[in-house]
Amino acid sequence: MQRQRHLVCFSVGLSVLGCRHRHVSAGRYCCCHSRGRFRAVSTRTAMLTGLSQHKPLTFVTSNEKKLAELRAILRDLVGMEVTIEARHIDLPEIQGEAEDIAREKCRYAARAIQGPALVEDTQLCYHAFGGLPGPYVKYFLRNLGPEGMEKLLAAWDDKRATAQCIFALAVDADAEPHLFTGQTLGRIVVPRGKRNFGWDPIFQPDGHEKTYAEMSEGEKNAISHRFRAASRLAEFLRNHYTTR
Ligand SMILES: O=c1[nH]c(=O)c2ncn([C@@H]3O[C@H](COP(=O)(O)OP(=O)(O)OP(=O)(O)O)[C@@H](O)[C@H]3O)c2[nH]1
Ligand SMILES: [Mg+2]
Repeated sequence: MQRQRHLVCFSVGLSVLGCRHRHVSAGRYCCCHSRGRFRAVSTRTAMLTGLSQHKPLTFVTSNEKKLAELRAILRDLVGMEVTIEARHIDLPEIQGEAEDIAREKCRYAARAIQGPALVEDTQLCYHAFGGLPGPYVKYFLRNLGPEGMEKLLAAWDDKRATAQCIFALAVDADAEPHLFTGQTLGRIVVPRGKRNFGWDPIFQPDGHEKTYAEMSEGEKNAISHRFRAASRLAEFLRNHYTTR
């Protein structure tokens, strides 16, 4: 653990990752997290645990919807816009356990970027199928569509499913990834709602009358698997990059 003077924005540690405006000096102002409104920045002592301070965090994904949801969730969690650079690199996805897939994606991304990298892998796990399609849901969705994915369960009474999101964060090119997992329990239903994101129309979270696809952005982001995983990620960043 390194103790050093470091310029940070006013937000909770995420700014150490996100703020690229390192030209600002003590007592000056930076607008990067405040949508154009200038906010005070102060110099404080930060405890940093290995993250490359001078490189922004890059979220490597091919999925625009994931990126949009993460941005919205972090904005709500920290109360302001968080700068995350996005890169589309075709990441290899191994076969195996979801955690291993996320870890390996992250190692590959961090090496490709030569710096801090964040990746995400999402699974939809049918309880009746022992967790399948799980990390392979993309291929089921591509070939069957939401209708076909609902029909898969026709012969089963158990319609329960778990939506799971795993963020993997490598704090530098060669660092071992940290994992942050979030789950939302629900059931698979006949498709209802918007058709702009994957299997959202067939996933109805427990305790709700709407599918993800029938919910507003805010409603989904308050209870989703991605929100729960992102909350853990934000907590980690706060704990490790909190200013002292
Ligand atoms: O209805 C949905 N609600 C969600 O909240 C959600 N999150 C992901 N997905 C879909 O599930 C598969 C995951 O595969 P996945 O994790 O490999 O993602 P991806 O390949 O699209 O992007 P990435 O791997 O480049 O980040 C892909 O088909 C995604 O479109 C979702 N569908
Ligand atoms: Mg993928």
